[in-house]
Amino acid sequence: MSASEPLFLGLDASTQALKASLLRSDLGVEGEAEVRFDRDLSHYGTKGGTLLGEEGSGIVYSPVMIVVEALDLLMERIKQAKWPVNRIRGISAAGQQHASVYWSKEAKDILADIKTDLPLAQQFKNAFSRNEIPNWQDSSTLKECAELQEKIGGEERLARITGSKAHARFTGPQIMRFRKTDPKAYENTWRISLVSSFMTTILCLDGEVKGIDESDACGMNIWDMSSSQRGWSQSILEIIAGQGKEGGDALAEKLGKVESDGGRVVGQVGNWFVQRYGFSPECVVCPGTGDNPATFLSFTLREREALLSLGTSDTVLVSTSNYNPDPEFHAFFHPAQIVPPSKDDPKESLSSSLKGADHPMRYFNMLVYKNGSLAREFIRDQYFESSWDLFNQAVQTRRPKNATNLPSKTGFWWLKPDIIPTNAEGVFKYETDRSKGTSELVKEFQQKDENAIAMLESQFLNYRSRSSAILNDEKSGAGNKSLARAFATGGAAANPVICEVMADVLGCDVCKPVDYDQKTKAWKNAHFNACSVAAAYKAAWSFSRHSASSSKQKWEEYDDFVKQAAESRKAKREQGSTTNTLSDQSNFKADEIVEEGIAIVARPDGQRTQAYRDSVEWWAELETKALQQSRKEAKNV
Ligand SMILES: Nc1ncnc2c1ncn2[C@@H]1O[C@H](COP(=O)(O)OP(=O)(O)O)[C@@H](O)[C@H]1O
Ligand SMILES: O=C(CO)[C@@H](O)[C@H](O)COP(=O)(O)O
Repeated sequence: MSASEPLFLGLDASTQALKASLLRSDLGVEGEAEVRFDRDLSHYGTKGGTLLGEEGSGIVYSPVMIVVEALDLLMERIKQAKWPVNRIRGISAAGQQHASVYWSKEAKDILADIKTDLPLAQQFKNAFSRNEIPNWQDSSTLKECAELQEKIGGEERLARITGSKAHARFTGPQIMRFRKTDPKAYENTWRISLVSSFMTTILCLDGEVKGIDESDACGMNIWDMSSSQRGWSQSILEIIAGQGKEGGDALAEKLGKVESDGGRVVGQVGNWFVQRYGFSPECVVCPGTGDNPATFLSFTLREREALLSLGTSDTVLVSTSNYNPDPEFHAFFHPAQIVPPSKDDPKESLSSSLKGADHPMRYFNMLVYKNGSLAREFIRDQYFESSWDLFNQAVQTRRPKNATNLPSKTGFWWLKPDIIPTNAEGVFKYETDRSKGTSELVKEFQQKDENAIAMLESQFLNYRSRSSAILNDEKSGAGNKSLARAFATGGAAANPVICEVMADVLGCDVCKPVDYDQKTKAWKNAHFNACSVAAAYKAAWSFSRHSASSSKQKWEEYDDFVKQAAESRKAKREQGSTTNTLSDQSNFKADEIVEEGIAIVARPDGQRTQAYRDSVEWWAELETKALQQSRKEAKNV
């Protein structure tokens, strides 16, 4: 890398940590740093990055100052690591979705007068009208969700307008509850940000609260995605805040404008970063987005491709060119789409006008499961001495042997009330006698080591059947389209056996990012944080468009930009090698590298995939039974 090459920084303000990735202009990863909340800022007393309200209240939150203090600490760590921050030309942030930050009226003056000789935490103490950021795991707003849905005309209608039915963690119901429970603090709220736009504001520190990114706005239950004049839905604003000047209109002002071009430059990095840490004043900042939309940008997904992010929660992100809202999942605008100026009015762009009804829009659909790693860890700890190796061994011995060897045991581990199916709670295991066609609810499987395979199959059959429903654009899941390829990220994607079961059940290749090691001339698994890496991709795309000389470059599509960067990495790699680059020491064989930096880590076994294809209906029927059982038990409590 040349000493003058521009660099790009991506931040990820997630539930448990603030992470940073530093990238070159060819989008190769140079370094990573992080601040883990529980470990590094233990004086806040968080567990898993959050604090809980009173028992039974469903309240889950994080202290707003933890994020500010984490940024102070992250900057110190970056300084200690001697990152050449003066070469950073673009920054962008990602933040946990739905979570909101409430600025006080004093914040206006604080933001306008940041002292470069003091840490941010010392200056932001009075900047908030609410000390808490409601976390995505919060479920304290069920009443507000019911009220919102009832007043708007049902869950289908709300999903049609905003891309999702009412969800406890979504910002709209959260604001509604805050206004009710603490009207004074609500009144003292100058502006409301999402974590992503809060981060963007802090990166610029130019006196302005930066606009909310449109893809992230889709996770609020307030943004009207359905009409050509996208905007805050007036009727929803009024349900949340009441009618008139002090109600819906005032809330619209608190929420502010929305950035529909995720690559627009919204400011320069703040003087605080320049004076205190040596950033260049030329470094641009583009809108931050939600952690899932950002992670979605770490690959350029084509039709029928999905990203499975197996972190604390599991999320399945499916790229689509249709607006496909459904109460079972979420619809979002693609986080990096641009609408070039129209021929009639070449100066106008969507970023200022929010128009573009005649331009094909891009979307993605998202499925979210609370009981992802949480449930896998539970099985590992309960039956396999907390060892992933023992867990994996059991899976290997219990996988179907051939196409007729259909699974006969499955289960549902809803340890926390889940999002899909809504509020499903409890653990339910079933054994099926295939010869009789009967299934029985059991307390425990005959062989305890069957739990691991039963759980993985159940999770992936779930993702298979619901992603097919998205692809086939109908609720029943009927239709014959299934995923063509899946990309895996997140902690559990490091487990090769989990990836193999995923490939068998989904019936498609599973891919992951890989890095080329010039020393050993081999492709290795890449262990970077997809979310902050993709935030840096977005910053680089923004900078490239911002500094472009031709109009064509200014409107360069995100996917083209990322693919070009991959080409440039490939050219560098090929120049750096004289002989066979994929030597015998490779972790991956040549035919497993499907694109520059992307390898197939698991291929489906035809026989097993057949067995799973024939099991989808069986599994779905048992899920319905388990859900009925869960509702019955909840009533009896
Ligand atoms: N070898 C493994 N097999 C299965 N799961 C794993 C393995 N290693 C880590 N994990 C899971 O990854 C999870 C953390 O993933 P991560 O993507 O870092 O989460 P987040 O971004 O939500 O903080 C942990 O909960 C852990 O259970
Ligand atoms: O609520 C959702 C998505 O709707 C969660 O996926 C959060 O966005 C998770 O954030 P992290 O746990 O990755 O910080």
